[in-house]
Amino acid sequence: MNPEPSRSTLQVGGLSCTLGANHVLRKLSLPALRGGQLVALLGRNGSGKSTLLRSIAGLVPARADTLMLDGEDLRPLGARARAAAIRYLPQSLPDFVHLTVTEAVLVALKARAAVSTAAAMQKAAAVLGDLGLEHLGSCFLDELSGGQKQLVGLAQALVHEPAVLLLDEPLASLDLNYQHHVMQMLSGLALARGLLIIIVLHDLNIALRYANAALLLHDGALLASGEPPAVITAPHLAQAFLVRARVERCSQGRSNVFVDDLIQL
Ligand SMILES: Nc1ncnc2c1ncn2[C@@H]1O[C@H](COP(=O)(O)OP(=O)(O)OP(=O)(O)O)[C@@H](O)[C@H]1O
Repeated sequence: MNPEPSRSTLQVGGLSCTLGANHVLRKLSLPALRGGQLVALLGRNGSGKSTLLRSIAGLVPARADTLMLDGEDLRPLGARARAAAIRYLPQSLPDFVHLTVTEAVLVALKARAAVSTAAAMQKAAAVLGDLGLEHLGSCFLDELSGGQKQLVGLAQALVHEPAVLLLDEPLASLDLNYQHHVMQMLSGLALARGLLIIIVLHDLNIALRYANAALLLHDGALLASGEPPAVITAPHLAQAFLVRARVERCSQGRSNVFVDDLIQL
């Protein structure tokens, strides 16, 4: 029998972040998040989702009463030190240089870890296999589609085997098949490796189907948290997204959101 993977705990309390003149996050506290969870981070445009992920990764100046991973205070650590355990995949990736897919994953791994070339090749091949990208290994990055590039970014984050993975809309440019493929893979990885994944999603039906926890942001504060069906409810959707919606079970027993109308203020 495989040993139980070790599970990290991330604690966030009283987190505030001001960018320019915008008070983006206001004393935000989250329930303790554990390894093994696939957490959907939800909220309308501008509600503070990316800023929350970037604050945890140490990429924006933020103040917090508590910001801890496994009892270690993250606040004194800069982004580089936090990156040993916490990987952040941004919404849009920087322009890639002229490398093949395999080289890009190897470069990402070797930039951070002292690892032999043989071991690095093995890790890169495994992660590309997990993502169904093995056929693209020798393609150059500048020959890939937007969605394929996004997947390479995900491979670069995964190859580090972090304790916490922060994903900012990784499904945004993926086709229907790849959206479900990636979510199945992430849900399997969270469970098998005890990885904590926080993923920004705009597709609430994907969140209902794959996430085992959800955080709903509204104006830089937490409006609701818990199991996705307890968070994705008609009253919460009305408040957070200004839509009149129903959440109904389909013939397969899965919950789906149907939007009937917009709420005019
Ligand atoms: N560098 C910045 N300077 C000033 N304000 C900023 C900066 N970056 C973000 N903001 C503001 O912070 C707020 C939250 O932005 P953020 O990107 O965190 O939202 P989001 O929920 O991720 O949105 P989306 O779903 O559109 O990606 C927005 O009002 C945005 O204009």
